[in-house]
Amino acid sequence: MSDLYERARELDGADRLAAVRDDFVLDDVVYLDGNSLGALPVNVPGRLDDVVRREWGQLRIRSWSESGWWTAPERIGDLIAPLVGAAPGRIVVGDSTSVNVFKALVGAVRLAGDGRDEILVDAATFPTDGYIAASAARMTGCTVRAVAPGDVPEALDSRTAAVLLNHVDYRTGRLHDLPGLTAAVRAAGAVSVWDLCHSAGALPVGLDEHGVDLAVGCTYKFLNGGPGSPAYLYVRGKHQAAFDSPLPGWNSHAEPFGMRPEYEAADGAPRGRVGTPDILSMLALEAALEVWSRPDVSVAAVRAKSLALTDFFLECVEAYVPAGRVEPVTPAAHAERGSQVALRCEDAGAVMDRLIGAGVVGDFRAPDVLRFGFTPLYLGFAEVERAAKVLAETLG
Ligand SMILES: Cc1ncc(COP(=O)(O)O)c(C=O)c1O
Ligand SMILES: Nc1c(O)cccc1C(=O)C[C@H](N)C(=O)O
Repeated sequence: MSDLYERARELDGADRLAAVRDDFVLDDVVYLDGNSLGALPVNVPGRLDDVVRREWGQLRIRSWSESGWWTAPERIGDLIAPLVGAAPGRIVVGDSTSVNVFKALVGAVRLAGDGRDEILVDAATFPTDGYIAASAARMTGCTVRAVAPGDVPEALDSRTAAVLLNHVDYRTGRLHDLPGLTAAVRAAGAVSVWDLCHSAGALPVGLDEHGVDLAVGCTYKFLNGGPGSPAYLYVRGKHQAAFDSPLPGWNSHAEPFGMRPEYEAADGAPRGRVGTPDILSMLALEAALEVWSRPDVSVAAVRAKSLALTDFFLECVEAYVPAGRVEPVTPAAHAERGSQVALRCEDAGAVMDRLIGAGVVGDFRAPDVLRFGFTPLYLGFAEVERAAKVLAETLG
């Protein structure tokens, strides 16, 4: 047995999150794609069965009040809040990330006020954010400029209305400096909007602490909410009363069942709602979030294990994979690393197909990246060692 295999066994033995794996449905596959779709929590099927058969099947319409369906978007927002450093009452769950990017960005431009007509967007952004930003700009009379996150401080000026950034880059796994960039945006009088898809549930975010204005994120990656589970919108406390949603559906009305022709926005987080929530997905997410109430689970413990897993993977890759065959593009510095490792590789698409065939699931991101996501709640060090060994054999 190799030294790394022995080390993996020791690390697994000392891992205080090791028992959490039993809360998820897993098999022999080494699943390194939780940054695209998190694994199924074991309690979700039973909860959904009850929602469908009893709450929908028997209680029917009564469930909107008696089963707490109507208030689920805010209630589940309050479960996500501590994971991203937000006080209760700041987050509402619903719609897709794309839709929430639209609400947040148009809302941000409206908050910025007259005379500011430029939106800065992360030049390497996940595509949907860029597409939505272009449309939000056309609608608000702004122009869009693509800027690398590190160059944002120099790009800010008195024209900047809003700045849309990704906390962790989906392709490279680079963690951007949320506190520093948020402070720079604020100092320039502009409004910050952060996309937390690849950081929430994997590392501390500190939305309230760092003065973030608005944020969005999905729940199907590190929060394990399931395919297409609803996203969320965060609005800073001091902006809640002025937040002017571009999608003021009836669910965001101060008195939705008043059915009045005039619109009057609700106070607080519900102002970010639009239409009828997707209850089945939403309640699956609520069950998935229960894992965070275990006494052994915390964002700090998850972050510590995430860094240990990614460090160990990089070490195993270095030891097993022939020199020069892959090039890590995820930063080595912990302060700049999310919960994934991206390796540049010439024939990455074909390599990933072979890896998946060999029982190690990551994903390929064009043009040349092998992407491996590490979910500390259910991954072990022996699996990480095995993944690196199989990668080396696959690259052979
Ligand atoms: C950073 C980022 N933003 C947005 C999205 C897309 O969100 P949605 O499909 O929920 O609109 C993704 C992934 O799909 C993502 O990685
Ligand atoms: N949302 C996805 C989907 O509906 C199908 C396949 C993949 C996804 C993803 O989440 C992709 C992911 N955001 C990424 O970082 O590449």
